[in-house]
Amino acid sequence: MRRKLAAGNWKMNGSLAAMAEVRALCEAHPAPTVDILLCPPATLIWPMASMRHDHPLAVGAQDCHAEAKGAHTGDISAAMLKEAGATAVIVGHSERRADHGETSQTVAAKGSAAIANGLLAVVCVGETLEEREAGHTLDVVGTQLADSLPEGANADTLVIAYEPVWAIGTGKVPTLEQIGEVHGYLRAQLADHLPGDADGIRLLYGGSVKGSNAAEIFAVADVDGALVGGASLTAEDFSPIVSALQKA
Ligand SMILES: O=C(CO)COP(=O)(O)O
Repeated sequence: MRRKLAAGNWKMNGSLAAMAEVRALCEAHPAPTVDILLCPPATLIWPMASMRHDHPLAVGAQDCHAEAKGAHTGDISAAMLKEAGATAVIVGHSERRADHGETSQTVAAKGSAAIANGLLAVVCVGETLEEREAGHTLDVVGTQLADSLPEGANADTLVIAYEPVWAIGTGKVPTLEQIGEVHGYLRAQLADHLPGDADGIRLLYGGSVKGSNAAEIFAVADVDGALVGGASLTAEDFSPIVSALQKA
C-alpha cells in the first residue's frame, strides 16, 4: 500500500514570517494519516525543520548539486541540505530544466546524490503544451522518466511527480482521463525500469492543484498525492488539499 503524500513546493516564495503558516498547518493536522512535505527556499529549511518539533511534517529542498563539495558557487550539496534538516529534495522541476538548462542526465545525477545522502528524491517530469498538442505527451514523459531515474531508486527513495508544464501556475488542469493516462503509463514504465519497486513508488500530480479540485484528482487511479505550488504557501489553501488526500 502506497502511503499518500501531500507535497508543497514554495519555489522562490516565503520568509521567516511564513513559519506561522507552517505552525497553523501542523495545528490543523496534528496527527496526519498522509505524509506531508514542504519544500521551502533553502534559507528556510533549517527554520522550518526546527520549528515543527515532533510533528511528522517533512521538510525538503527544491534542488541539489550532484557533487558532494567543491568549486560550485551558489550551489548546495545533498549532504548540506540534510544537515540543514531536509529529508527530501525535488529534482528536475520544469522551471529548473527551463531556467537552468538541466537535462535529464543532470537530474539523474542530482537524484543519485540525493539518495546516496539519504534524501527522498522527488523527480519531476512533464510535457509542454506544444508537445501535448503534437500528441507526444507519453513519449516525452517516458523518455524523461527513463533518463532521469537516479541510482539507488526504489519505493523508499524515489517519488515521481507528473507536472504538465502548461498546467503549472496557469489554473489549467488536464482532464482526469489525461491525468489517469499519464500516471498509468508512468507506472507501467516504472515496472519496466524498476521491476519489484514500481508498485510501491508514489506518483504525484502537480499543476494548479487547489482545494476545489484536489478530491477529484486524488480519485484518479495511480495518483498518490500532489506536488502543489501556489496553494501550498498558506495553511488556509494547503490544509484542504491535505484533508482531501486523507479522505481519498
Ligand atoms: O510547479 C508546481 C509544483 O512544483 C505546481 O505549481 P502550481 O500548483 O502553482 O501550479
